[in-house]
Amino acid sequence: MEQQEKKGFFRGLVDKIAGAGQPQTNDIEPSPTAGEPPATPSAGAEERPDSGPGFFSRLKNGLKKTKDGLVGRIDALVLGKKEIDADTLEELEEILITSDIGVKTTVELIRSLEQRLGRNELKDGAALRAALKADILARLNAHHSVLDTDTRHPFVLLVIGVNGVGKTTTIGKLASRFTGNGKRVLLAAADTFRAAAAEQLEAWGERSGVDVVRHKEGADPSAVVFDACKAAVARQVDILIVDTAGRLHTKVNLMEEMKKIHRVIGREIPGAPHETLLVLDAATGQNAVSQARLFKEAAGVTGIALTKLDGTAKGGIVVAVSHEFGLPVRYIGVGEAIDDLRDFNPQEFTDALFQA
Ligand SMILES: Nc1nc2c(ncn2[C@@H]2O[C@H](COP(=O)(O)OP(=O)(O)OP(=O)(O)O)[C@@H](O)[C@H]2O)c(=O)[nH]1
Repeated sequence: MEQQEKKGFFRGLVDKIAGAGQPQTNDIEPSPTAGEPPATPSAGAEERPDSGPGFFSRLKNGLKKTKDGLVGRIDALVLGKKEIDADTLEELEEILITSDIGVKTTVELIRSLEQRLGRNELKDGAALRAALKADILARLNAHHSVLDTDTRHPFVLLVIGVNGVGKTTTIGKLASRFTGNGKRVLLAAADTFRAAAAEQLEAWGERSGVDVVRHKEGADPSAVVFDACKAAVARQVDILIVDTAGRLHTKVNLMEEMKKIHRVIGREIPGAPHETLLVLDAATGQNAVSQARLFKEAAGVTGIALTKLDGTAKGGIVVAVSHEFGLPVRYIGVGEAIDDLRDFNPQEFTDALFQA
């Protein structure tokens, strides 16, 4: 009876929201892991090779919690099942929704499976599992594109997001990867709001031999950006990465500042920023979805980096942010080490989740 009520609740929720998109909230709470991040990169952040046979298994390890929470529960439901019926799909629906895949995407996935069931394509649990994986992969592929920084010189990468999501760490990891590929990189410390932000960025810059343009704490971020754009052109760097504040006195201030930074960059380097990368902490689940909505509308986001996938069972959020907002997930963070930022690859991601 209890189970029946629960199922009814999810069915009701889905019916209510189907076609209406996600519930609208505007909160942009900082990441729960926010706080004063270390002034220097994490002590455990040892450099490791960026590829090799262990690479896929490291991704799998990084996604272990999501795999256990999402695919582990799906397997417990479907594997060994000789017959799939509407009740199975209803239980699957509940698993998907509680795994942060998002209501809109869950509704689509279940409808697709219902159609397959109607066509007699879902003969057993294994067939259902394979169909679900293919449907998730198709949705991830629909919005996927790799960030190509070779198209412009300098390529300006503006990095935004609320405090504590991992912006500075992501920039440090990107600087290391770009310099490793022979690119000349410059960093701009436009987070002048938080005391240690520029020092933290400098610490990351030092690790890759990359300069940082910075002003004093409390300076106008747009002035930093102006100087950084001038320097990037004068020094003929390949990529300028701009770090921004994740917290200001009000949300409105934050959005206005993002717009101003955008304008200054565009005035100095026509067509720039070439990418506005929104960093989201996967562990914040639906709050990350709210942030994506808000920043997409206010700051012209063109791509997403999803961090801290290693520490959460909420990895389904990758599907939600990409599919619900039509934004490409460019990078995923699966640990604190310098090489724990990976190009997002839908095939690799779904393989890592679904492979036994
Ligand atoms: N486990 C894990 N930790 C991460 C990842 N990315 C970042 N972190 C950690 O998240 C914490 C916050 O990272 P920061 O880079 O300082 O976050 P920020 O968004 O720049 O924060 P503010 O400067 O306050 O705006 C640090 O302890 C990082 O080591 C990741 O992919 N996995």
